[in-house]
Amino acid sequence: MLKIERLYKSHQKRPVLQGIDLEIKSGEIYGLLGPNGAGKTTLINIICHLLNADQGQVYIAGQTWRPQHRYLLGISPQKNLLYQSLTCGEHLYFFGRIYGVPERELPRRVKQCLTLVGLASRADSLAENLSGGMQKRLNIAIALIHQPKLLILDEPTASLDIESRFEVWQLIRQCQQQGMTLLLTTHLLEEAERMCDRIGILKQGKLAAEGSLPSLQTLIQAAEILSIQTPTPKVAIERAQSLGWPIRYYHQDLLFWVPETLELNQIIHLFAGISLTSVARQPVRLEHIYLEIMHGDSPPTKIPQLSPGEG
Ligand SMILES: Nc1ncnc2c1ncn2[C@@H]1O[C@H](COP(=O)(O)OP(=O)(O)OP(=O)(O)O)[C@@H](O)[C@H]1O
Repeated sequence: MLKIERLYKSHQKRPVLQGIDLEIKSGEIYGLLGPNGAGKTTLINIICHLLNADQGQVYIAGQTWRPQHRYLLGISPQKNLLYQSLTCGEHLYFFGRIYGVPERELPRRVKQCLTLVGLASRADSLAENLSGGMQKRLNIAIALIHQPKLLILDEPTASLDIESRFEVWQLIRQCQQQGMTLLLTTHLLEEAERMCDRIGILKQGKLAAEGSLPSLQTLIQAAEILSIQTPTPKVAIERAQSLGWPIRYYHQDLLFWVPETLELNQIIHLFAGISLTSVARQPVRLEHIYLEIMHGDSPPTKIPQLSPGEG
């Protein structure tokens, strides 16, 4: 559905995208992750032809950009673009006409889109009277009015409460079930884990890793992750080192990559003589993969120094 080849883009001589290759298959949900400023929105803007790339190619449905591709793409931008004094229905009529939806088709399409996003009963409500979650869903309905094949959602659930987030997630699934391909950006790793068939992680303008969650999990050579709280981290780290376990210390979280699944009593036995406040075993999650890609084995927080009386 979408193919990007060797894409480069600089903003004011500052490289933002540095050779992106990416392919999104028809019917899949692809999640793009990366820290603030990684270039996610820039990439979306290039796909939508709102920005020109310095180099590289974007193919939509196998073709380089053509004006009719506008009708294949639907975009819901990061910031909702709504007219506060228009109702939900008026928004959809307005954007439907901009996209050239035939006038006789419009009433049915508007109703269909409002129903899909759960706003059928709010057709006559002004945008300014909608909650944040409803405004986001209206924005997605606008992106759907011309029945796009590829729906692009830039941070669709940013700043939404958990209930609204679930509603948007359900809506994304419904769009996929209706045959759409979806590209979404997010900072919520849980969202990417739950929703995306494949995930790409942008780092310093490059796609540092890409794949399904199970394939990304193979980047971490661990059967599980052990998170430990202890008043004597240095000693616990020395013990893990003696066991040959890779160690990560992210902010206040001390993590060990455990190469095999152990019983809790085996773990406690291995840490015998060390005071442990808590021990938590976790499967390898996207959070661990993301942190590893961003920081590798030079973690953002230094491994603690030996405290007096420790060791
Ligand atoms: N029009 C512009 N002119 C100059 N610099 C820009 C412009 N648009 C974006 N940038 C810069 O390009 C970089 C990438 O921005 P972009 O918005 O694509 O990142 P992002 O990954 O979407 O970030 P966020 O997660 O915060 O939305 C940033 O450093 C940003 O300041």
